[in-house]
Amino acid sequence: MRFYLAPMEGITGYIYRNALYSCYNNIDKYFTPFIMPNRNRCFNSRELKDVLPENNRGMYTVPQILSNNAEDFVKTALELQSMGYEEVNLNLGCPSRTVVTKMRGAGFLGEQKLLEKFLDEIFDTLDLKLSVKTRIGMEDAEEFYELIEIYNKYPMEELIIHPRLQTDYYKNKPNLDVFADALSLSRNRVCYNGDIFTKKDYEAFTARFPQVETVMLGRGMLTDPDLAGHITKGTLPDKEKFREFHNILCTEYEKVMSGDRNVLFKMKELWFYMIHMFPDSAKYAKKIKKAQHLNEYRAAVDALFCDRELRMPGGNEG
Ligand SMILES: Cc1cc2nc3c(=O)[nH]c(=O)nc-3n(C[C@H](O)[C@H](O)[C@H](O)COP(=O)(O)O)c2cc1C
Repeated sequence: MRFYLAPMEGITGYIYRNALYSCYNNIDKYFTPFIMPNRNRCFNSRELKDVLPENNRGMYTVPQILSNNAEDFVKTALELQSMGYEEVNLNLGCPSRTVVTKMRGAGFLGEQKLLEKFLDEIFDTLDLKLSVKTRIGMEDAEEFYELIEIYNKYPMEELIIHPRLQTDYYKNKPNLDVFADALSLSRNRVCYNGDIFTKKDYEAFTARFPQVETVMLGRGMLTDPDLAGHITKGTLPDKEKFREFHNILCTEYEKVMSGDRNVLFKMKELWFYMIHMFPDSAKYAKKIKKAQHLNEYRAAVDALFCDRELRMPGGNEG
């Protein structure tokens, strides 16, 4: 099995990806959170920093672009190609209202004629690997059967499917019946994404879909950054490694962000996920959340690491 890191805006920027790579190094492709080009520019300064080659050394990084304008997409992809990237990814999954109302992300799935024209243009013009990350439709799973006909016209590097509808956001369950159809209908290689949080989830998925060779992990990795390792090797979580991962993140954010507040915001967002690695940790979570300065924050995190052992999400039984 090959494992990909899902793009997660605001979280899996280059600092996070580098920390994962240096501590665990078991991910085959690291997708960047989306870049949103416009008429005037390919990247804003944060987006540019995120894809600079010096910030992505050693990792196979795939920049993701969110756009419904073929010209903007092509311009940005060429810029990325000139930086040395071999592959870019198109976001057809973002469910957020502000994105969807502008007919981008999952919002583009509802405009199939325009989508096809867009894909025609980008596949005709570009000479680099293009992959697509898609949901199965806007409101109705039946939409997928028309979408797959469109996707089948293009030689994609791969088609990454998160089998939810735009209107699901992150609610309900991934639609595995539609995913099963996707596997038989797709001419492109398919990668699965959605709700693999534990080794058990992974085993249930592979029991049903033994033919799938690639899985993209998202929120599960925010909780357990070594999820891919635990899935494949069955090792138990390593507290010292996890602490090192945490410390690298915190130190690296401190280097590039001004003021405790911004660093704390980043770290607290992560603890929303990471806290699930520690059993019986409500009182520590509260302290971390309440910390106003980095020294208070560090004391709260130290106490948690001292007093609690890590557990495997979904159980330590492996
Ligand atoms: C905080 C957050 C930010 C996300 N940002 C992006 C993004 O920039 N691009 C994208 O394609 N998907 C984005 N996603 C969706 C994830 O890549 C992934 O498809 C989704 O979380 C389902 O996978 P999971 O169940 O393994 O988390 C985001 C998800 C979350 C929770």
